[in-house]
Amino acid sequence: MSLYFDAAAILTAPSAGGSFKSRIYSARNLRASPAQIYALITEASKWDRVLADVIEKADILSVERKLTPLLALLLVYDHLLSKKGIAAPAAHPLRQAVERHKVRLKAEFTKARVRRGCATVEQFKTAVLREKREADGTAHFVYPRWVRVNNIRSSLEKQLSTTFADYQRVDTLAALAPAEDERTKLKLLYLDPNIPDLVAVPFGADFTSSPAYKNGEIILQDKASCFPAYLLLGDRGFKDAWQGDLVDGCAAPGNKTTHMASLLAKQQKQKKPRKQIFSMDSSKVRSKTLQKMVSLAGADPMVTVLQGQDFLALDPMDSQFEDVSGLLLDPSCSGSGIVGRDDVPQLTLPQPKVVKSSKPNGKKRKRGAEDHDEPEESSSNVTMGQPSAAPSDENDIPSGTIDNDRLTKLSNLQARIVEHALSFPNATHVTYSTCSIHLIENEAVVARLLASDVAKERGWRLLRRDEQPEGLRKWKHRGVRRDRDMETGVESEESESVAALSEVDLEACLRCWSGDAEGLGGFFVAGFVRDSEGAVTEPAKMKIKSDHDNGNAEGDVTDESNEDEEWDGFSD
Ligand SMILES: C[S@@+](CC[C@H](N)C(=O)[O-])C[C@H]1O[C@@H](n2cnc3c(N)ncnc32)[C@H](O)[C@@H]1O
Repeated sequence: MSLYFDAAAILTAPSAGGSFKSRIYSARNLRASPAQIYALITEASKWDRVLADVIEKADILSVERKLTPLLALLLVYDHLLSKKGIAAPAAHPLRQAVERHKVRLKAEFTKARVRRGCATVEQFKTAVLREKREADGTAHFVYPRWVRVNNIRSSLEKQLSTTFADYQRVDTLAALAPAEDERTKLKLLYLDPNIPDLVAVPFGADFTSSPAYKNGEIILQDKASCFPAYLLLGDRGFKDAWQGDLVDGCAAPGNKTTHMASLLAKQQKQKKPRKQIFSMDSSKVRSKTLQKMVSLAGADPMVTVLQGQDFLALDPMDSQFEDVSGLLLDPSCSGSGIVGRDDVPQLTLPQPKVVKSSKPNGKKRKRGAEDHDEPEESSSNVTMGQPSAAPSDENDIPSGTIDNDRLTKLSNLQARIVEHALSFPNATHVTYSTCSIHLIENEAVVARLLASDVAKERGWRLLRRDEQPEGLRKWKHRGVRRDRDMETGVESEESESVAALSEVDLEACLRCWSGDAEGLGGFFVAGFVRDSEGAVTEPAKMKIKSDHDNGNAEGDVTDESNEDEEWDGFSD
């Protein structure tokens, strides 16, 4: 069974470059043989669309809670297409989870073959490969490799004349997608128009051996992930540089913390850096990566890392936070916006159904109990042993069925975390972001926050589009009132939740979607600002204090907090 877990770990691991094959062969901590893992992934990826469809139609993910979409795809590939079947003992629960549905799976697979007019599996394979090649023609240009220049150690100008000296500038993202045979040879570079110091290069570019990457002069960070720090710190210059302290409350592996530090360094070019950012993560394991990232980026003089610190347990009234004026919150989320990356085969995964039922058989899913042999939260770092976090490291791919109960729990926790941020007495700017596409985790959380007591009492509102930093003002994808139908890209009239936000507030929210020409996954960010700066009003102060004393920032989610400990979303 380790074969499937190892393959899943490889596919979800940080991807800082190198050929896919060499990364498998150089990976540590694998139990199965690299040759077997490589064969499984490459063969399964040829059939991904068909298998995803078969798994969805057989509807096994909503009953087999131990199966993640990725594990299901790999196991069903071996079950249906490899001579020896699933490489695990017959009694293994995951093997049984697939084989219990062998009749449905076989029937759906046969239907898929017949639909394509194929008499044999060989013919079917040829047809499937042709379909995949056609689909790939568009898939590749959409996902370039994004590279952010770190102003603490370098500058865009310096990198353009060193690391990217022999790169040819192109005017569009689409131009980064040359024909398949040229893809890895051409050195093309696109300067991003929305985020300062961000460039895109073809997805196969490898920086692992470049001095700039090893020294932390460049950081591999997705474009969408750069929105929050830029929205918070804006286009300030030397004269109006950010003055107060900053908090990154959910910070590991550290991309947004180091981005904040880079923006500060640029604004304060001449000044001696001072400790200005408190950066924390409740996970001790992930905090170690955070600390490594901060050091690699040269941000130690600016960042205090609070390892294993729960943001909700910070006392906003503590004197060490009295100068905190900006907070960035990027809490755990469903990860539903995450897409595959770079030279790792792009797998189309079966979509878990969003179901209404909450607790199958009355049992709750427990991490560490039921899931003891799933890849560990941190396995992606451990497996590849990269010196810094890569884009795919910020979150994991969704596992299991994302049902409405889970989304509700996540959104409660997200709202609690941001509400806590709004209660810092001298805070004037807060950003909230997720890599989820679900309205309930995004616009609906924002609407709840705007309606909260602390927001009303302290005068928090959204940072309007016309007030946003120039690059983000130009960004055209804005908040939605209803969940989108992902196939048509249109807001669904059937969507159960409707965001109670004004048109101006929807315009203030920024969205990214996968599958369009922007080259990003799904992402959401909104900025909160406070007009009435200064001291907290007395009633608000008392409310904040009593909430804190009760260990609760929002009354109606008290009961959720224990449950949140059991399953708190995708976070690496
Ligand atoms: C989406 S990830 C953050 C990614 C990070 N902002 C970056 O850009 O690299 C969410 C993180 O929040 C952490 N987290 C969740 N709840 C938390 C809490 N109450 N306090 C502190 N950290 C928390 C998780 O451990 C996880 O590492």
